[in-house]
Amino acid sequence: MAPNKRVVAAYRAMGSLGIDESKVKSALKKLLKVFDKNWELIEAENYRVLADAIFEEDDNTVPKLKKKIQSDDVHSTCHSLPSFSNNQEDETESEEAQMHNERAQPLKRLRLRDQESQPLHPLTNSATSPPSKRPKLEDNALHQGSFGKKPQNKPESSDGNPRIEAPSLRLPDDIVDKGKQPASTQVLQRGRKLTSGRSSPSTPSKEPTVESGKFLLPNNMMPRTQALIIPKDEPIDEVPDYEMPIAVIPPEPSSVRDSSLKNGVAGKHVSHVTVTSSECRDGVRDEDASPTSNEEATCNVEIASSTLGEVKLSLSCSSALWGSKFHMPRRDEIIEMMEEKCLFSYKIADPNFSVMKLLRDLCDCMLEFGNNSNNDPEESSILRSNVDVSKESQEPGTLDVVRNKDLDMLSDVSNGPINVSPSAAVASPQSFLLLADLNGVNDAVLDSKMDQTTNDFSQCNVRKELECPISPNSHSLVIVPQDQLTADDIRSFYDISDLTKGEENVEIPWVNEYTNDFPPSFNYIPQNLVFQDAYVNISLSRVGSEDCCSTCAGNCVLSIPCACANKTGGEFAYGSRGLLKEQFLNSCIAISRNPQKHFFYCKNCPLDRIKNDGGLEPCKGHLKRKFIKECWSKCGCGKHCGNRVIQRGMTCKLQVFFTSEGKGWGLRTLEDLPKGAFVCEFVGEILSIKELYERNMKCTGEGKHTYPVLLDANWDSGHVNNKEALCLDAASFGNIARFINHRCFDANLVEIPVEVEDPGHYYYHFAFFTSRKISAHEELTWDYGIDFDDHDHPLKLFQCSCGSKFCRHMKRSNRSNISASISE
Ligand SMILES: C[S@@+](CC[C@H](N)C(=O)[O-])C[C@H]1O[C@@H](n2cnc3c(N)ncnc32)[C@H](O)[C@@H]1O
Repeated sequence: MAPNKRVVAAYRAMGSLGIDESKVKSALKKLLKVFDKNWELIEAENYRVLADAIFEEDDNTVPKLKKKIQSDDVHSTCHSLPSFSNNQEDETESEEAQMHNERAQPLKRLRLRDQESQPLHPLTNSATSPPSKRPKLEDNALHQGSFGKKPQNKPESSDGNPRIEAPSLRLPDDIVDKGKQPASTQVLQRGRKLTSGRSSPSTPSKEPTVESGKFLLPNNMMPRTQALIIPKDEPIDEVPDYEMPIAVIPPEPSSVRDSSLKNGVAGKHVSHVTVTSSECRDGVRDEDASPTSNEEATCNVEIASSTLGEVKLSLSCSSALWGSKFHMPRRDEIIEMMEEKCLFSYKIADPNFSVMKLLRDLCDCMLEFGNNSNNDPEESSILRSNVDVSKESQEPGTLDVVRNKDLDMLSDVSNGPINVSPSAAVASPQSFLLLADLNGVNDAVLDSKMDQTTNDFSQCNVRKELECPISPNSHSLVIVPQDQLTADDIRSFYDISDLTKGEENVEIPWVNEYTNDFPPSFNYIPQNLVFQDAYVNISLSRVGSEDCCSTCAGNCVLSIPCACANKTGGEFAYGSRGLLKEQFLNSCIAISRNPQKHFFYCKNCPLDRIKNDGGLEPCKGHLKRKFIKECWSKCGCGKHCGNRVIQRGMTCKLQVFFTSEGKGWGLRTLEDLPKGAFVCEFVGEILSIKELYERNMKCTGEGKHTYPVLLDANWDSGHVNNKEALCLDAASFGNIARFINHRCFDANLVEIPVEVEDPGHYYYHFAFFTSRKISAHEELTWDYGIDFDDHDHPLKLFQCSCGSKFCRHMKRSNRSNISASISE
């Protein structure tokens, strides 16, 4: 009887996974019965079900199975093949017989020859197939000991199971792009410890475990083929016992090069040394220290250092030991407690001592030591090694130390990174720019917080990396030849902790949790600046006595309303706490939300005039807005007067971030904001409408633009000449408001014109106030007032993804869909 091709193929597939032939038959037989001989099901996903069944049998009925296989082996030699029969049993028997036959043939193992080109293991899970708990092994090198030596004996696990010999599989270069990535074997080691039921404590494993005091193999000593792959959506708490070098394997350089930074910049990787908490006390490696497994599971200190001069310290705690009330402590709390510990436990009484300084010194030592040793000449060309101590973003609670010698930033923002400038200035060739990940540990911890069902922080960490191998939050440090960076990139890098470049009262950091893009480059200006032709007539002589309160003193808001309150109906727009009064604010919101009711139409619209089309089109209308009038230089009050809010500048803690909804960058608050609070002004170049028109003509379509703001609130006052018809353009020069995205109708900011210097309202400030309470981390939005139906709009309109249920663009799409379906 000719061998059943399907049986042969099944054997081959299992053989290629290193599964012993003796195990295949029994499982295959069972499956044929269970699946009623439906080979498709068995063959699906490269015999995944079969492999799983074999593993199951291995786990549950090893002795029994062993016996059975042995007896089958004996039996098979004298088994006579049954004749063809329609009887199902017989058919099964027949196939069984073929199995025996097939097994008897010299089955040449393919060793995944044809799978080498496939990045995925044949057992890789998919949503449709039965889940396998077993992580997949990809590499026979896993059996090799440290430094790539193959162990002499085939090791047995403590439960007596024969080890599964993993076939040789070289990882394709693009493996990381397929959702997999080399993972820390340390994690696996921990994972195994957590599956306590699998190995008997009385039969200690012979394999090398991650003992305390053992340094791990630096990644650059790991042959590439020794990587262990964990499918991203598989739990990693049940790991077969494999003898393997324990090392943290960072992503392959190719993965970084392929997809991380713009400009196709080549990446370099750090070598990691991972030690458990008890080992790294005082930075001394203690070979003999043997913390309990509990300790190992509890805390972990990772020191990542590259041969290129970066040092990164990560402290992590296992979530397995978190109580139900666990909360991530604040950075300050940890530091404070640590300093107390240093004082009382270690008797460090020096008033100059601080934990931050200690961490900084650690980096200094690394740098000093590194620079004194005979290192690769490439190392000496390192320009930067950033020290970014204790970054606190949305999820405070970790310390992240990365050193950069050349960044001379000294700042302390409660919601941003604390950058500690190094004590020693380093003169080095300016040939490289090191981009250090400033987020890594925080985000890993964030991830572990979110996933408390997994018992180990590192698991989450690894999973995070697997999900997004090129995540900006990965541990990678990337050396970028400076000549490959654009000036914009370099500028953005410098501005990482403060996009305002120190121009505002507050620092405004940026973060990109999704891509490797930098924020767009622009010149930060805290106040509007005239570009060229715009006529901004700011002169004291224009401010009449009715426009100022020269006799006031102190804080006008606390006294009886002065002349400056006249323009807001005899009452100040601001209350005593600096917030807009409810009534005033509500009427401004109403105007923004129902603009049609408040439109005026100019007889001779500047917008139409500049088009040089002879004013063929009538004015499309401008919004008549309510003004806030602030006290100014001619007033008698002081700078701290309650009626000078926007002129004192921004005070909110804000952050520029990359949005997840395809809106590009956005602005969010890092603190709760009350209703009626001033957030920021829209600042840009002051252009005449004519200049704007000319700019728009030059920069057609996809050009660099933000939506300019028309200062058209007084265009109903009579004839407004071209140079007095103004607008603000923040595309090249602007402030943080250029990042505020649009939201239809129910935006959380409302824009209000503010008169400060110009009582004529040709020029005024365009300020954003909160239209409601806003919670920390909410994106700030305002309604650009865009008419998505306006096909004449000078700028290319975007596809709105504001998410508002009142979205005008969505309505428009719906409308077109509806009309399309009607016309069909
Ligand atoms: C003033 S900028 C805002 C900042 C901008 N997101 C960025 O990345 O620089 C306006 C641009 O942001 C994008 N944008 C703003 N609001 C949006 C929305 N609701 N949906 C989609 N894109 C939006 C559009 O590309 C628009 O041209």
